[in-house]
Amino acid sequence: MTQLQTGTPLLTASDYRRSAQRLVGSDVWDFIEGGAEDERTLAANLRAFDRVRLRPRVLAGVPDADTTVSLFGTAYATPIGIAPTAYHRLVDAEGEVATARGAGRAGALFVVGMFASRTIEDIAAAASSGLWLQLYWLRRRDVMRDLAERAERSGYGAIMLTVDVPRMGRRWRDMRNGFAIGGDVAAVNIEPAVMAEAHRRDEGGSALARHTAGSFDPSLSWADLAWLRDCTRLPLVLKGILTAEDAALAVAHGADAIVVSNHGGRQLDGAVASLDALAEVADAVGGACPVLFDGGVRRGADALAALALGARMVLLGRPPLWGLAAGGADGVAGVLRTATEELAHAMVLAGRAALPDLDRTALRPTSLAGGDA
Ligand SMILES: Cc1cc2nc3c(=O)[nH]c(=O)nc-3n(C[C@H](O)[C@H](O)[C@H](O)COP(=O)(O)O)c2cc1C
Ligand SMILES: CCCCC(=O)C(=O)O
Repeated sequence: MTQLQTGTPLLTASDYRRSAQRLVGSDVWDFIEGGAEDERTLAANLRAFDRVRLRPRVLAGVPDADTTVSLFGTAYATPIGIAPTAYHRLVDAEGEVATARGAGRAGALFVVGMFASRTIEDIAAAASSGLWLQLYWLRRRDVMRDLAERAERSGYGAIMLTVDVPRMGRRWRDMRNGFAIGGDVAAVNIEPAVMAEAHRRDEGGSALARHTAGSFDPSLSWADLAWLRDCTRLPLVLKGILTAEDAALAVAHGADAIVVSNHGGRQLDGAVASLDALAEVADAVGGACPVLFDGGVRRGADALAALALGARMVLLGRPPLWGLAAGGADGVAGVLRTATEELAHAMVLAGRAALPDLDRTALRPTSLAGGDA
C-alpha cells in the first residue's frame, strides 16, 4: 500500500485520482480528464469494463501469478504500461523524468509522448525499464526524423506513431477554459517555432487545437508509412486502430505492433468503446503482430479482461498522471504496482498462473460480444 503526504492510504486508481484532483488546477484537470465533445466514448470506455464478467477456474493449483511479459526482446515485470501523454510537467515539476523513475520501479513500459516536457535524453537517463517514443505526423518531417534518430541513439525500444489525429478532437472543456500550455512548461524536444501556437492564450478557445491544426499533417495515408519506416531501425507501432479493416492494413504495411485505442475518448466522440473493438482487431491480426490496448483500464481485472481478449500489453493514460500529480515517481510506481497486484490477485482467483493462460475462456461470452455500451 502506498501512503503519500496526504496521509490517506491509496488503495486504488480512484484513490490516486481523488488525491490528484485536490492538487491540480481546474483547467489542467479538465485537460487531463476531458474527452471529445459530449464525452460519450470516454464514458463508454469505462462502461465496457463494467459489462465484463469473469469465469474463474477453481482448484487450479495456482498459489501465485506470473505477470512478466516480453516485447521486442525486452522483459517487463508487468503487462501494464504507461500510454503516451503530453506535458507531464503540468502536474509535477520533474515531469517525465519522475514518470520514468516510477515506471522503472514497477518494471513497466513507459511510452514517452512527442510533447514530453523533459528531453528524450534526460528521460532515458532516469529510466530503468523499457522506453518507447510516440510521434504524431507533423508537416515538418525533418522534426519527426530528428526525434526518431534521437530516440534510437538514447536507447528507446520502439517508435509509436499515433494515427488517430488527422485533426484534434473537439474538446469543449479546453475550448471553454481557453486552455493553453503555460508557465515554464513546454514540449522541449521540438523547436519552439513549431510549438508557438500551443502557448497562445490570447485568442481564446483551445490553443492545442490551433497548434495541431497548424502543425499536424492531416493528409497522411498508408503509403506514407514507408517514409517513417526508413527513418529508423526501431520497431514501428501504430496507435489508434479500432477496426478489422485497419488492423489488416496495418499488418499489410508492416506494422510491428498495433494499439487498439480511441485515444481515451478524446478524438471521435461516438466511436466504439476501446474494449469493444479489441476482439475484432485481435481476430483480424491473427497473431501476425502483437496487439496492445488502451482506454478505460482502471483496475487489474480490467487489464485481465483486455489481456484475455488478445492484448499482449495494456497501457494506462490518465492513471499514471494521477499518480504523478499525487506523489511524483512514488505515485507513478504506486499506480502501476497497485494495478499489477490487482491483476495478479485476479489471476490467482481466476485460476490462471501466467499471462499466456489468459484467453477468452476467462470471460463470459456476453463480455466478448462487443456490446454497444
Ligand atoms: C492528458 C492526456 C494527454 C494525452 N496525450 C497524448 C499524446 O500526446 N499522444 C498520444 O498518442 N496519446 C495521447 N493521449 C492518449 C493516451 O495515450 C491514451 O490513448 C488514453 O489516455 C488511454 O485512455 P485512458 O486515459 O482511459 O487510460 C493523451 C491522453 C490524455 C488523457
Ligand atoms: C497536442 C496534443 C496534445 C496531446 C493530447 O491532448 C492528446 O493527444 O489527447
